[in-house]
Amino acid sequence: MSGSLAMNQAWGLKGMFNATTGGRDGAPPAPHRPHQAAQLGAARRRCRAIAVAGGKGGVGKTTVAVNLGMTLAMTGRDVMLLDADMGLANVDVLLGLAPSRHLGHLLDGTATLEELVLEAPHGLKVIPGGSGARRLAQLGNGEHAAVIRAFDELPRPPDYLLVDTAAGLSDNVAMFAAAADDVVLVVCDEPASLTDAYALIKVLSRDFGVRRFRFVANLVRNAGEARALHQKLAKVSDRFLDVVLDFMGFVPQDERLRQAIRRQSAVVDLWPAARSSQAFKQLAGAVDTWEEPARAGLDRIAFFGGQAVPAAGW
Ligand SMILES: Nc1ncnc2c1ncn2[C@@H]1O[C@H](COP(=O)(O)OP(=O)(O)OP(=O)(O)O)[C@@H](O)[C@H]1O
Repeated sequence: MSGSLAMNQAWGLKGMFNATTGGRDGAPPAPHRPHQAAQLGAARRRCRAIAVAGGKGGVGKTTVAVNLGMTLAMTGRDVMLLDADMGLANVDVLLGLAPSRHLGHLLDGTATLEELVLEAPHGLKVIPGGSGARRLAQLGNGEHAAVIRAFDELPRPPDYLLVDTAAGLSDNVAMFAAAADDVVLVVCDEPASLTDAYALIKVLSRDFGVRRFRFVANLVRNAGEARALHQKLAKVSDRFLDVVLDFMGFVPQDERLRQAIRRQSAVVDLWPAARSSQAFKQLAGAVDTWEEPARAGLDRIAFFGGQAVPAAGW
């Protein structure tokens, strides 16, 4: 398998905000169509879990998770967003929600998953992390997979479960990434962001068996920066020969998005025509065409479960 970055041909100026689909293997993937499967009566036994990670803090992981999730919800998908950022769990604050219970109650067994769910606009369902997200630090091997499995076991599993993970590379991020079907890496055009993304890919692929990563380039100021950033990502990609790296698309730096955050809302809800909202629409379109996942993660987590993330060497 080559190490090049799977990309839209027209990724340049014209395609600056074009999301891309498919891996680098060439063959077009069979699209993932949750609702079609439901309509056909096919048994949907589980959700598609997408871990959103980023390495460096402040690159817009939570912003991407919230807006991508809400955009998918706006297109009729059943979406849950788990706030698993044990550093700074603030999805509820971002969306102006007021949780009385949070993830910690689930982990302690004092609340069921259903009891934690908060409704955000457009039917997006949020499982708040709150102070309970810190409890994630106590989870052991395999327990992250069990958290994801709890969503599979809901009477009606969502089409998509987005897991907003913490900044940095902790066992927690690694375990959620390994247990999920997909790993979305949010990056921006800063050396530390690219170095951290490189480190994440290295450790997650080497020690946790993650074989595919999907980049979202956030905070892009102009087409020139987009082009440069893509070239840098392609260079990162060249260094991983046995890992599939897809490029999902760009999200522009957008004042509207900042204003929405100040109003405790998602930009895609307040200003669907904003530049960033359009970008999230394209990203959501890409997600909906991903091929069916193998959920290797649940087995993989058992297989790689004995390993901790090495503190040195990345
Ligand atoms: N596309 C964008 N346009 C403008 N501002 C943005 C954009 N994306 C993110 N931001 C700004 O960056 C800030 C940090 O974003 P966010 O909280 O999503 O980052 P994060 O990676 O989740 O951070 P953490 O490291 O705390 O988990 C936001 O509050 C917002 O002001």
